[in-house]
Amino acid sequence: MSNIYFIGLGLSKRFLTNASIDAMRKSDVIYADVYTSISCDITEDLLRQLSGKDVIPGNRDVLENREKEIYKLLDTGKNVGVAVIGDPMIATTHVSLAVGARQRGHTVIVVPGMSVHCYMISKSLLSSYKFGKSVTVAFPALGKVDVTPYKVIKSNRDQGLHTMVYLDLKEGGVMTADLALKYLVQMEMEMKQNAISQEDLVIIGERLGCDDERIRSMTISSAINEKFGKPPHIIIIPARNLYDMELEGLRCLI
Ligand SMILES: C[S@@+](CC[C@H](N)C(=O)[O-])C[C@H]1O[C@@H](n2cnc3c(N)ncnc32)[C@H](O)[C@@H]1O
Repeated sequence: MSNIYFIGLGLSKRFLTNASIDAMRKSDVIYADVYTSISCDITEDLLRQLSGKDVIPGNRDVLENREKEIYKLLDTGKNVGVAVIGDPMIATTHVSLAVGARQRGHTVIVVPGMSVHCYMISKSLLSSYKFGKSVTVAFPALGKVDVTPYKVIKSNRDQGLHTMVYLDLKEGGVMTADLALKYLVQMEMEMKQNAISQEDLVIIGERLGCDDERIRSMTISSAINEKFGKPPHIIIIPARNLYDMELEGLRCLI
């Protein structure tokens, strides 16, 4: 029986924990998840230096479609680490690998990391109790824009809840906050359910956890015309019934 460690690396070098470094050192082989998130300064080389172990770049194909390769390592007595930017189980797809390993009799150990989800809630000063379902704005597929984010925002807003909006990451393409907001405005034009208005406030986080991070609150119309810094970016679409203290909190953002 071997161990499979799901290791949260946090958003950047300074959020690496002793627990995450220990887990990497206990692994014989480390797969670095290089497709569910990106960091400004955590690289495969850094993971190699910190762990002294083999680090294999794990894309969607390796970690989701070729799980057998990982089970085989576990079955031959190797401990495997899956190192993930942020938290390994928040807004990622690693549960099926954990379940598969457990079903084969291996031990699943999750090492939480500082997630962009918690980081953004904390930095926004909004009430953490008022977050509804999260959603991702995806690049159009075959020219069609997926309106799921619009429906989720509408449903959250109907219940007085905020929405955390992740932005699509694709090989060779990272969605920016201004583009995602343009898609949401386009969805409003199609769906006409008053879930999004150009005058609505949004909170935008850029490069969180990095030296050049910014968290700003502005209207959707100004955000669409804004030039944002390098990705990754994330957006909160707040509820329309903000508490007075939340409104005051937003004024504290730079
Ligand atoms: C699918 S989520 C994965 C979250 C990760 N598992 C975690 O716990 O942090 C990835 C998305 O979160 C956002 N994101 C991740 N890191 C970020 C950062 N440092 N600054 C701003 N947005 C970030 C981007 O929209 C990115 O496409």
